Amino acid sequence: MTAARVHADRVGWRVGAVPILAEVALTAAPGTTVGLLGPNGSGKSSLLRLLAGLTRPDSGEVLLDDVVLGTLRPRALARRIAMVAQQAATDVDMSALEVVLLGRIPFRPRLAGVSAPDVELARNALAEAGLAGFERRRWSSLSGGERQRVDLARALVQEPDLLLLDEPTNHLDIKHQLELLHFLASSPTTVVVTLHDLDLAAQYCDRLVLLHSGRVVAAGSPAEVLTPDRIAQVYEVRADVDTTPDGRLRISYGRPGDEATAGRWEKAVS
Ligand SMILES: Nc1ncnc2c1ncn2[C@@H]1O[C@H](COP(=O)(O)OP(=O)(O)OP(=O)(O)O)[C@@H](O)[C@H]1O
Repeated sequence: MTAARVHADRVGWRVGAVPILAEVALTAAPGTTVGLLGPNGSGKSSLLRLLAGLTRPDSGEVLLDDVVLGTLRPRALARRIAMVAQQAATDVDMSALEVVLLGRIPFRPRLAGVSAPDVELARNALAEAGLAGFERRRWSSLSGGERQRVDLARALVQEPDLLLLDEPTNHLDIKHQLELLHFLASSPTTVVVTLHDLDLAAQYCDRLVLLHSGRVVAAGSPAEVLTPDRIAQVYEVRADVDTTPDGRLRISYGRPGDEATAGRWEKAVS
């Protein structure tokens, strides 16, 4: 895999008259892992779709290595950008291997069949996703977490320069969450990933971008973005942010009604 730089330059996107994203700036340097954070409905999936070229911004533009995304043809885009969406289709009647092989379509000459190297790539990607031996399993028979990992393998066989993932950990048990995030963080490709778990985002992402109501409210290192006051303002929860001896952020949350942190929280959200 190689790595691209992706840059959203003050992008805006609306549905009818309703602004969903406004003046959003985001840069992911080649090879870095950028975590996209924000509460439900803050615009994370919408922004990922703009970065993938699946939706065109109404204002601003997205650049992939300084080329405006909208000028690239779909096949060229599919050769460079892979996206793992939040809800993969549930009604397909294909084997796991066939689903993964979909990722090779952009590289195949038109009308050509599946090649032996493609099958080899697909098998390796399944193994990399921890699903060796699942090649013949029907998609419909897979658990939510297994589907999520097949979908990741489908993205990996695209050998993308930019990998976009929308809550890729939401069906995964903790072992597979940690393995996936470690894999993304050590991957040479550029990654933009939406996450709800702030602790894991802080541990594995080089930079974070925090969205609130379709706008970027903070961007920078995990320590710069994840301050207790900002977590309180954006997520409306009380949080303590500590640094462990090995320099990692650790976030713990106050329970509603918890006296110890209530005063500070009320001050932060008021
Ligand atoms: N096609 C659409 N038509 C109307 N509203 C939309 C459309 N797409 C997104 N929205 C709205 O835009 C807002 C942002 O949605 P989006 O899915 O980007 O949020 P999100 O941050 O990914 O949320 P979540 O954490 O719940 O997945 C939401 O209020 C959503 O209802």
